[in-house]
Amino acid sequence: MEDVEKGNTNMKKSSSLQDVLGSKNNLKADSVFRFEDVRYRVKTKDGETEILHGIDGCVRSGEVLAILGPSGAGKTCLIDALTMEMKGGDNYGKVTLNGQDLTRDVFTRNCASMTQQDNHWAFLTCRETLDYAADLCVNDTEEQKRARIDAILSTVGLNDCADTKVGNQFLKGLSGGQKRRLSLAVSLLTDPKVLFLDEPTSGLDAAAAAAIMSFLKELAQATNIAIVCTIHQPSTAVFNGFDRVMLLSSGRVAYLGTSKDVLPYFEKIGHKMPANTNPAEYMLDLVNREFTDPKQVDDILDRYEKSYTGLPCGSYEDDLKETGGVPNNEHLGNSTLAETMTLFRRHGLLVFRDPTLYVARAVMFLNACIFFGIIYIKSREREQDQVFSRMWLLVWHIGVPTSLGVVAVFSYNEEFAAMKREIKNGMLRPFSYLFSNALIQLPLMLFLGVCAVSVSGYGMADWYAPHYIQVLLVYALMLWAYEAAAQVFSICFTNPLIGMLVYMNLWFGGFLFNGILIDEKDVVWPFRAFTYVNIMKWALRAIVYLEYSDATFNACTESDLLCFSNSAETMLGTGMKVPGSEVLDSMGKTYRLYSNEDTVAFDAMMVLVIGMGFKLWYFYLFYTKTRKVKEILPPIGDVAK
Ligand SMILES: Nc1ncnc2c1ncn2[C@@H]1O[C@H](COP(=O)(O)OP(=O)(O)OP(=O)(O)O)[C@@H](O)[C@H]1O
Repeated sequence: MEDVEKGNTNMKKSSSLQDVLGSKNNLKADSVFRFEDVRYRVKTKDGETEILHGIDGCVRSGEVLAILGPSGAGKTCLIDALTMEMKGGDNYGKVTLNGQDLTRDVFTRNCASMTQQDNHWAFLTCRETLDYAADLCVNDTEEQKRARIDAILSTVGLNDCADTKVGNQFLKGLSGGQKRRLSLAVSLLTDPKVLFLDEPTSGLDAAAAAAIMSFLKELAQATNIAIVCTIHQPSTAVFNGFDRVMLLSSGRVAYLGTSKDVLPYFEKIGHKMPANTNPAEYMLDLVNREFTDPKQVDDILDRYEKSYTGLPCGSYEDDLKETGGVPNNEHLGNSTLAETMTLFRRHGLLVFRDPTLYVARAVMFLNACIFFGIIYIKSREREQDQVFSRMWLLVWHIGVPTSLGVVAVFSYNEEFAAMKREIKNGMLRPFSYLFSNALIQLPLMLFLGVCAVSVSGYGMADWYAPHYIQVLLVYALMLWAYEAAAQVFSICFTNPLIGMLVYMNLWFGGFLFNGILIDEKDVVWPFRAFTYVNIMKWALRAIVYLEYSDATFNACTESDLLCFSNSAETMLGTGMKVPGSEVLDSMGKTYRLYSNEDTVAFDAMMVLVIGMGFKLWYFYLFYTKTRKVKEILPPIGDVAK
């Protein structure tokens, strides 16, 4: 409720925004967004089903087109089609901005969409969110950018919580309504000509919803933006404020026109609204198949279709003549380097603030490895009996932290949703994110490596200290390769749980076929492929070699169950220390993986090659998925119905 009150009092008239945008926006040509014969078809087991049956509509700069309809009417399908959102079926129709066909580039440079889901960075404040967004995509001077942000913050009524963190289910922050307004603020930064909002009032109470909707109307007029939004049950005052209203039912139009003409139209076709009724509710009830006679609904839809004589706003050829096509968006666009550096700063800050991706993992690495350090504490003695225990401690140090990479699958999946929206709304290029992410990962993998091996390995288990740096580098490389795999699986599947399961399978395959649990020559094809494409195996062999090769072990004694000596000088009774090279050769008799041959460079190369494979796969998926939009196919009319 507090938020609602703030929303009502703080959502100022948009004049401050107009003042800031004025110099450029006054020059902005009027825009006309038009859609004709929009159809949406999905494949079903019985063939093909048409969900939208040829919808027409248009909206001009400064206007709000509100799409209403009972549940299941097709509002979301329509807005998804107009915003080229990826989803199952195919969209057909003619959709134009200023007479030019809507393509991905036209959309990205001139439109912004706000979905029902707010994808924000939970650990940034409102102002930081806007600062970074402006640094990413606005090419004005610093002073102009700050003035623009201040204007937008006060316009959307977020001044009072400018320094509040956005928050999420774990961190208390902005309320639902404030998050919606922040989404709106970010969309406004790119100075769109058309703004799409799917249920901007969802999850808000009546007063907050009314405040948002009347704000949108003022915003459209003050900034000359065309707004298309879907809405559930607006109040009478909000409804009367809409410039154009589209009423949908069963994927067809029941009414399209001004809000003041709605009641006379329905009265003319025999549906007079009773006194003291909310017109929006009345209309929705009239066309709601679930609670009204379906024959009446069909009759209303048929009557509209019969009386329809074309859109009340000319044709797309007129739009082109009138507006001169789609102008360049002067505010938008920075170099890839500038975007990369901004993202590096933003995600660098998030690494420290948001514990989920790295900090929590660092703590888990430390704790898990210390646990194994305690369990295998006797392996710190360089006795013959402890040779295999030392190796098993290394195995756990490699196996357990890499399994925790599963957390990254979940985090990257969430991050991907936010990045996808920013890229689609024209805020940055996909490669800027990929470069900045690659840059951030390098020091972080080293840091995670330090957390994993330092205390438990070199502190508690007395690993061979002169090779600390080499071990750390191989270890960080291994973590990097697993991280790349986690990134692939985070965006391969929409549902992060599937990605997590696939990651765990990869990890389990790595553990099972790393040469310790089963001899690789005993593994049948095609599973034997996993003994080659196995990050863990190559990393383990390199790290074991670095740990053992230059160290020495105590001489064999009568009480030792095993003796890792293979020369007469160090055999039982000589009392000579056993060099690591001999121990490695002896270990090779049990595990084919080990030998006294130095293969560290080769092993590291193998990890690098596998990691690069995952990384390139991830780059490809990220690039194609963030650039992919649902193309609108040419109109098909009623022929294929
Ligand atoms: N891929 C699909 N396959 C089959 N039916 C679909 C598919 N996508 C949407 N529909 C159906 O299309 C109709 C319109 O769905 P849509 O989500 O657009 O409704 P809506 O008006 O936004 O409803 P609500 O207000 O409840 O969100 C629904 O009956 C829905 O079940």
